[in-house]
Amino acid sequence: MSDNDVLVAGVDSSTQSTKVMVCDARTGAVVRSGRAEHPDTTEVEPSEWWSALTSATGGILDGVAAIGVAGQQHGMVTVDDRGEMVRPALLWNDTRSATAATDLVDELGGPQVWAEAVGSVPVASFTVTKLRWLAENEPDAADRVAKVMLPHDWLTWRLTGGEPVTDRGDASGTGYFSPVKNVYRTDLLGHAFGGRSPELPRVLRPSEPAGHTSGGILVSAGTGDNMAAALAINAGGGDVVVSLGTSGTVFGVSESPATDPAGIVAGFADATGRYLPLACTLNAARVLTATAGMLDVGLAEFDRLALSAAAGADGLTLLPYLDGERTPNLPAAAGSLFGLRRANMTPENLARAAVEGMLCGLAAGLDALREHGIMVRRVLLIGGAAQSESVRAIAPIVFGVPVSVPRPREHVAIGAARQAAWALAQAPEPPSWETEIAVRLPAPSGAAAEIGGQLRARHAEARRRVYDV
Ligand SMILES: Nc1ncnc2c1ncn2[C@@H]1O[C@H](COP(=O)(O)OP(=O)(O)O)[C@@H](O)[C@H]1O
Ligand SMILES: O=C(CO)[C@@H](O)[C@H](O)COP(=O)(O)O
Repeated sequence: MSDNDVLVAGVDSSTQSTKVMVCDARTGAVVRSGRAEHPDTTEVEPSEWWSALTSATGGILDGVAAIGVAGQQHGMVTVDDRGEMVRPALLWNDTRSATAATDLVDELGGPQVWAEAVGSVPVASFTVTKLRWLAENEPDAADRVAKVMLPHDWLTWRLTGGEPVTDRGDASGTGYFSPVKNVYRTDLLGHAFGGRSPELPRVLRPSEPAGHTSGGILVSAGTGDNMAAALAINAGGGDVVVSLGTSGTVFGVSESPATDPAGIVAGFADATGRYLPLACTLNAARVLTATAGMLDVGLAEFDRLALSAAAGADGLTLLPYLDGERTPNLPAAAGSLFGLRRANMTPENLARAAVEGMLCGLAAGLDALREHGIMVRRVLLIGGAAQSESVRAIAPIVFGVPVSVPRPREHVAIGAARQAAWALAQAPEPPSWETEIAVRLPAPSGAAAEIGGQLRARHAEARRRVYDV
């Protein structure tokens, strides 16, 4: 790197941790990085995210000209008229607002009306349902809410000290923003929040700066974590991204909006002015870590076990709804294991069933994206569990298409950095950063392709038997 090179930083404030990548603004090459953990709860004081951001950026922002924040989507951050927190934030994976979601969908015309109004049929993850829960369960707190923000909005606000702002991508996950008309649906928000009308962040254009830090670093609009990952990877036609973090997400970039009254595909906006149809499960990497914990092995040994079992885990099928589920919408569900026999009840088969079960849920999302016009030529695998050897080996079998794993691994933070570089350059398009592919796995053929189809069918049959969906 020469003295003339400009540096930009990207922050990924996701469910489990904050990661920061400092990149060369011209090439995207990572020059420094930082990380700090978050509490393992679904209700979090936003000051914890600020501490993590401060700690993860500590000592690595020297020479940085611009910074962007990407955050876990949907979380409800409530601020009073003095700028203080009204209550801890409720995260996307907090399911207490499931009944509020059902009520809202019923009261305001049903799933089709919601999908057309805001791109998605709200489930417990969406901010609008959390506000409804707050209005019904903590009305005094609801009365004190002056501003509602998303996690990335709040962190951006703290960085600039200016007016609250957001972007179209993250706003599209609130349930009170139309990604087609690019306006807030304050009528839906007002209905959900008992007639209250809190201030909402101004929606910036994709490359519009949010302001500056007190140290003079330009701050970009920021976005949701999945939108930032899409920006980092530059997913093109035929590319579908599968992210395996706390959530499992499957998404593609599209020029046209998705409207899915079945509620499987959320019709989000992306961070560039286009759309990001996406299906999200509540149970991804933690299915593997919880299974490894139960087997009392580390992740490397877990991979070895899963890979030493035959495809299909000798008949074991895991529905991995360990924290409830969002797609399908089963917030009160628990996990179920089918097909146990004395002969197949081995750690190897259990590890394999965990990987297959997690991936089969996402394969159903992939099929739903296809039904909404997304072409699937290859899957780009990202997120913490994309590092797993067993996931890499089993993903092509379950998805039935080639799978690539891009490098380096923190795509959300890199996407936020790319947005920061774009805001700094004020160019019509984001800077062209290359995505290097670390691993390319071919589509399965012959018997492996057949097994993939059988696995998906077995998973769907188990789901229908228990939950009738
Ligand atoms: N090799 C691996 N195998 C399985 N899971 C892994 C592996 N490496 C990391 N993980 C898991 O990935 C998760 C973190 O992924 P990440 O995408 O950072 O999550 P989030 O964005 O939700 O905070 C953790 O649960 C971690 O245990
Ligand atoms: O709710 C969604 C997408 O709609 C989740 O994808 C969150 O955005 C959290 O992401 P991770 O922390 O699991 O990466």
